[in-house]
Amino acid sequence: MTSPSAQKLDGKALAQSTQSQLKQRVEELKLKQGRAPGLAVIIVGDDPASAVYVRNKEKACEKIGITSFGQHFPSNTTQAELEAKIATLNDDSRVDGILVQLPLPDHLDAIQALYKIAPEKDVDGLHPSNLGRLVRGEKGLRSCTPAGVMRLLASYQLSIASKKALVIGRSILVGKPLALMLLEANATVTTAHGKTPPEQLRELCQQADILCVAVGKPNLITADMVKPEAVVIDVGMNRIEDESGKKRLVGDVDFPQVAEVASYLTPVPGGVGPMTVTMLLENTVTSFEQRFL
Ligand SMILES: Nc1nc(=O)c2c([nH]1)NC[C@@H]1CN(c3ccc(C(=O)N[C@@H](CCC(=O)O)C(=O)O)cc3)C=[N+]21
Repeated sequence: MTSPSAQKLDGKALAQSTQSQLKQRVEELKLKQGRAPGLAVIIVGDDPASAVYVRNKEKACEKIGITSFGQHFPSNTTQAELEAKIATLNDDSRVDGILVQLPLPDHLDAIQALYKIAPEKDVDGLHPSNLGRLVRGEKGLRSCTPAGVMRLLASYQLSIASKKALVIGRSILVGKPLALMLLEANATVTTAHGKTPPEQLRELCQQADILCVAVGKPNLITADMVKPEAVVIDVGMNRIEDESGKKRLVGDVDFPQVAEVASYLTPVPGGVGPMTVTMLLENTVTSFEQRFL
């Protein structure tokens, strides 16, 4: 008997088709409003991984016609300088979206900085007002990574209602908002995290119809932990060196093993990552439309 093999949830392909639709929306907006939507990404310090993400975001903006206002600050930037920059961008009419790349250097208070972003420009959906709207089920800007996961599930017409969903991770960037979005889609949602005992985690995983992993540990999820035919979403991003010393990007899921058990599985790279960037672009376009149309 040949072993079953999961279908790949192709985030890269969905990102490309979604971005070409966004490109058309941007062109129409330019005609109507006389300018393109604008996105400002603030990055502080020289974390090389962050620099790569920010460059990807800028390239994606360029591709679909969004103007980017990159703001690179040295690692010794003060909280006051950071907040002053945010205030300037809040008042800049060319800027529709503001994103503060996380994590910030240790001496800076990310939560305080996020409070300063005008909620209608908060394309990351991390301002308390947008997070509060999500909790209450109101419309608002939604965090990009969880929104990307939901879009990916929808595009493959995977049903969520009445399914047992497990989210591993409770960050404000991914785990918490993702659990809320799955709840909104009527899944029965459980959240596990760093203080969940390993045996409990294993049991919860084995029961999950939809397993979302956002931890940052390569091979955390092995085949024996996955329910047969489960949908597995790997939000992990780990840069590792393989046996031959080559650097590569892997998620939190043992992909080849789990592919034999799951029904659908996101690859890393090419899964959730490209959808995150796409939702950021979409939020920027939406923010522009909501403020001017
Ligand atoms: N305020 C804030 N908002 C974020 O959304 C945010 C952040 N901070 N800090 C860092 C994380 C990480 N993140 C990624 C986005 C795209 C890829 C991505 O495009 N990944 C590609 C591969 C990239 C590569 O090869 O290096 C892929 O998975 O196929 C990855 C990671 C957004 N983040």
